Amino acid sequence: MSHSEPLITADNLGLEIAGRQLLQNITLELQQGEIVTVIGPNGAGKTTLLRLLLGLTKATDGRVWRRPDLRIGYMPQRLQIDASMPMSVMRFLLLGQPRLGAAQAQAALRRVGAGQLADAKLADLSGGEMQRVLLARAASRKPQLLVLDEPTQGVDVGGQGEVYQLIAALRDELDCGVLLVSHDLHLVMAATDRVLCINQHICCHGHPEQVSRDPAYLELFGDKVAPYTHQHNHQHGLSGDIVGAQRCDHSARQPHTHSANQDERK
Ligand SMILES: Nc1ncnc2c1ncn2[C@@H]1O[C@H](COP(=O)(O)OP(=O)(O)OP(=O)(O)O)[C@@H](O)[C@H]1O
Repeated sequence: MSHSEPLITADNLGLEIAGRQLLQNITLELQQGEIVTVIGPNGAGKTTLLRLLLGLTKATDGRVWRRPDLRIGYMPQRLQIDASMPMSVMRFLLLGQPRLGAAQAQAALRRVGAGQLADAKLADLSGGEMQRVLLARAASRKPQLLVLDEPTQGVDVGGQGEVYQLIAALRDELDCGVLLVSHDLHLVMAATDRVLCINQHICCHGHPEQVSRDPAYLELFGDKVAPYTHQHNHQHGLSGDIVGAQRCDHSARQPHTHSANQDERK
């Protein structure tokens, strides 16, 4: 299989539910071996975008293409099962993964520094331990694409950088693509090849340093030191909705391709 074929391509994706435009004009490409981080404020549509890309929600506009038989490891933002169920971590890892053996599950736990948690009850885990277990589960089937929704939720500040280093190491080991959602660009910068900053639409995208200086990013994340120069002709309300009739046109700025990114990756 050619490495230049993307894992996922999204072309002008949009989603409208009950007359509300949750996402529009999202175009992106994700290659094998690449870490792409989606950032944006609460309600920006980050989780919704992941769900569209995974095929869990159907777009009302545009197209998603996934490499045929793509093996995906998905770490959702919220656990779908009741964490208070009397279930061990090992049982949780094996749940719904008939091809995964106990030895593989144990190895996946060890890999994320959670080997000692195999017999622990899910309900007893701390927030940070739970995130590691979810990461182990997502990585256990040796995915070609890891999709991680806020992987450091509940992890203390000191441990957050460690989790991102772990994700970068997993990318190297599995040679997989990684699509992750984060609130904090500065935290993920070192472990990210490309950033997509969204708020219903793509506000800006590119290499992390580039995005961190982009006025559209600074506007969203409130860096008051930087001068405001972006031609943003609308504002976003608290819920993230676009306030005012006009929209800014980011469609001319297309995400660049992986070959350039890979070359530039340190
Ligand atoms: N099935 C749905 N029906 C209607 N509205 C929805 C649906 N799914 C999501 N939304 C709305 O879409 C918006 C985006 O939600 P989403 O969870 O994608 O945001 P997010 O960027 O991941 O937010 P957060 O950072 O808070 O996790 C929210 O206002 C949410 O209420």
